[in-house]
Amino acid sequence: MKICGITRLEDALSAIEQGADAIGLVFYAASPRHVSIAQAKSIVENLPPFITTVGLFVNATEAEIVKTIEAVGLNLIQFHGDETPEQCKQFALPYIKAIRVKSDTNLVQYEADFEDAKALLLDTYTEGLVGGTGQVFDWSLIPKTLQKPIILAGGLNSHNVRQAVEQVHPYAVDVSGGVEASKGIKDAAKIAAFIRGVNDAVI
Ligand SMILES: O=C(O)c1ccccc1N[C@@H]1O[C@H](COP(=O)(O)O)[C@@H](O)[C@H]1O
Repeated sequence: MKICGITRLEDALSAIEQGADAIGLVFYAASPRHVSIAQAKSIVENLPPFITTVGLFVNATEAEIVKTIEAVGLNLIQFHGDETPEQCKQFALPYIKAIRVKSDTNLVQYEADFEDAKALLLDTYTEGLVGGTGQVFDWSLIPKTLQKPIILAGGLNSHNVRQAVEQVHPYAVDVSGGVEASKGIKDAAKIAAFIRGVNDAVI
């Protein structure tokens, strides 16, 4: 499970203590959860071992991504914009590709196009917005035949995550807004309830 939009070391440590496998750092200037390279570096340097650090980018330049991954010590890139497969695979790190799902999204085609991706992260399509909207999409739009690991995202919280896991059987879940006290600030009690929801799922 990944807790995304971390801006403070204390939130990262609290999420990890409660069982998070990965933390997400948002390098997208328009996001209220945006972190600077220096902020991200100081969080990553103080994490315990065996935690995956994921850098989230939205249509960033190659130079921006290279500079960030070299400076921060990330493990994985999350592309959350309109990046092409060629753009995604040109970096030294493995990547996951976010797909914003709506009724006519062809996930089978995306899976073929992004064959190098370690996983597809499925988020909700919302007109004019790129992600992190807190909106849920219709999980029945996910074909059961997908072969790649699926990371389910989009409006998850402690109230719906159990049903999400039981219905979709994702490889992992990702949450940002659903475990916040305010934009960019996590709520330890909400993280705990979210993780209980995941662990309670019967699959
Ligand atoms: O978190 C953001 O601000 C953000 C900005 C731009 C693109 C993606 C963003 N977050 C990612 O969106 C999904 C769903 O988030 P939520 O749980 O609905 O708030 C998740 O992968 C976040 O990492």
